[in-house]
Amino acid sequence: MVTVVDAYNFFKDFSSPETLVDREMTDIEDDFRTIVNLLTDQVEFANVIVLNKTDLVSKEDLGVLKSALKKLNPGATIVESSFCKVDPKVILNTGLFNFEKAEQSAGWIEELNKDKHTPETEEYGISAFVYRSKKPFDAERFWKYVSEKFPATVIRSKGLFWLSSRPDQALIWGQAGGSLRADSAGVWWCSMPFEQRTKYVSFIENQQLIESDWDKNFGDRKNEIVFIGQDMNEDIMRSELDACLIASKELDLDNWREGYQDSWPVARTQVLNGVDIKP
Ligand SMILES: Nc1nc2c(ncn2[C@@H]2O[C@H](COP(=O)(O)OP(=O)(O)OP(=O)(O)O)[C@@H](O)[C@H]2O)c(=O)[nH]1
Repeated sequence: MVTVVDAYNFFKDFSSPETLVDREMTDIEDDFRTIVNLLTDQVEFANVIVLNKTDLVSKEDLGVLKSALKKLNPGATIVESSFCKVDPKVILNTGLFNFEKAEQSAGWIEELNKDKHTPETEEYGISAFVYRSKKPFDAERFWKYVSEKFPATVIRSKGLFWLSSRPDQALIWGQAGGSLRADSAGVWWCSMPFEQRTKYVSFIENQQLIESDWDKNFGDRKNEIVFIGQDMNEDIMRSELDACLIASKELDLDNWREGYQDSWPVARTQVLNGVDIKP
């Protein structure tokens, strides 16, 4: 799959709050995707990225953009062009497309799968790190962080998280530019009895992997979010995220599994007789 990136407008579009509806780019009813969602999907899924209008940007801006694209999709071939003059061999009959591979090609997935975070040479300050913890985020503190203090240096962040207010629910964090979203990813395996888990093919197929990361208190619940950005201050971000976690003394040891009300605008998911239900 070939994606053409407009080098001149990329960062402007990336920070734009506009939706596809605003730009009359969709006929789908209730399509509330933002331009930045579409841009990110197309960049992360591509095998070949044609970086066009390079004549309109400085060498420095082009360098930043290329480094950012490489972090968003490390496996893609990036071809620079002006007026889309590219060698047809680079984009036609390349035989590169493979759906399973494309699904896994996003830089954030690659970052998650790395054994250890080995410091790399940062080009133009573009870097990535994974924030991991077993303890949940305190619902109010993490809400305040993402809605009021989320660093503008982060270009893309994505991963799983959980909130002290919703112990059964796995949540997905997804941010690209100015578009921040949290969605339900269903329930954690540990929120149902073992017999119930074994009725799911996805559990049986991945049982070893799931159990290898099992915590004695929290089971498979975890926060695991990849951050990709420019000039991010990793140490400060890590300590700000740590400060959003529930403190051990705040965890009511008898009652933490019950949860409580919070202001996150995501429908709750609970487990009922082995079926995920959305009340
Ligand atoms: N300088 C320069 N101008 C270009 C280049 N490619 C396209 N343009 C011009 O940019 C203008 C808009 O063209 P595009 O951005 O390709 O058009 P588009 O993507 O169909 O239009 P939008 O959906 O509005 O972005 C036209 O006047 C093109 O001639 C390029 O590489 N360099």
